[in-house]
Amino acid sequence: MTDAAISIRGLSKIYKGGKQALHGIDLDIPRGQIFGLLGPNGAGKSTTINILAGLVNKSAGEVSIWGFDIDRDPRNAKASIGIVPQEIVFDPFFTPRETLENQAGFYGVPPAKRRTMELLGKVHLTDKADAYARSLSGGMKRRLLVAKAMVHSPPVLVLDEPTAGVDVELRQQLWDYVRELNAQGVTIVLTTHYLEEAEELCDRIAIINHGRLITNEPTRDLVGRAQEKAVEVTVDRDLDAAPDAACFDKIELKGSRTLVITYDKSKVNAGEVLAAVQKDGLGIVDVSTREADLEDVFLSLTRSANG
Ligand SMILES: Nc1ncnc2c1ncn2[C@@H]1O[C@H](COP(=O)(O)OP(=O)(O)OP(=O)(O)O)[C@@H](O)[C@H]1O
Repeated sequence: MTDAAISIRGLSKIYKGGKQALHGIDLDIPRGQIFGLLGPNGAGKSTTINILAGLVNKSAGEVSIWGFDIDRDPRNAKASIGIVPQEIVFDPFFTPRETLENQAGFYGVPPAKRRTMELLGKVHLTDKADAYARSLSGGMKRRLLVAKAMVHSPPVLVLDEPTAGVDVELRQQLWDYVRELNAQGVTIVLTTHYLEEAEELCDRIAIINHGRLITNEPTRDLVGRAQEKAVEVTVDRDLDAAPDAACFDKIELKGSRTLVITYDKSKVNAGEVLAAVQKDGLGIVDVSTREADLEDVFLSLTRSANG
């Protein structure tokens, strides 16, 4: 028995035809978190999620969901998880209300305990309750999928690339709902290609690449590990060329008075960089720094993992 929401040990998957999508993944997803599973295309994210969903059989390893082993206790494991799939699949002739009612029936939720209209309200589809699913926009369909994944009130909700095809406003609403669920105690696992989204939402991030776990750490630490940092410095006079110094990795002159300097923060600090600008008598009028974002970390980590 484990305390993790999801516990994965030695998980491997070899598809028919020989493609090995997962190479012995070990991963614990803590309860109560918003957890991001990131990786480039083909990394093995969907394979992992499909194994959790019971849609793909693993080749080796152990997986438990909310403490229930997916092989020994598949019913409880299934009841503990809701999955929002990447692809939109609905029977086009059912309305959102019917879709949720059918799903609740499928999970054995008795009519008195069903939350159909409450869930439709949460995903802003109340006024579409009786419209045919085929008449919904892409964003509406995706929100209906989220509601559908929650009909049995699972403690873990997994969203596979949930914002693909969802416009900015609806994406925000979707995230508000995800945050609300999380505040109510639901553990959220999401895969996304939008790194800034993972950075904004997730407490913790795991990155997989080529079927291997590259890192699994608090978002804060991951972001802090980006070595490259940029500082924008405005000086007090016009320049013809950017000054040079050993501590700069790169320096560019933007306009005639703004210098964009990139440096390795594991080797020098901002004070040394600014002192190097001032050494020729230049005065500094303004300074702004740009924190490395997840994109930087992600690229450097997946690049080093590629050798
Ligand atoms: N049914 C399948 N049969 C054979 N190979 C597969 C199958 N499904 C996935 N793969 C392969 O397994 C690897 C991992 O794929 P997976 O879909 O898990 O990656 P992903 O990280 O989810 O990527 P994406 O973001 O593109 O969905 C890829 O090389 C893919 O081509």
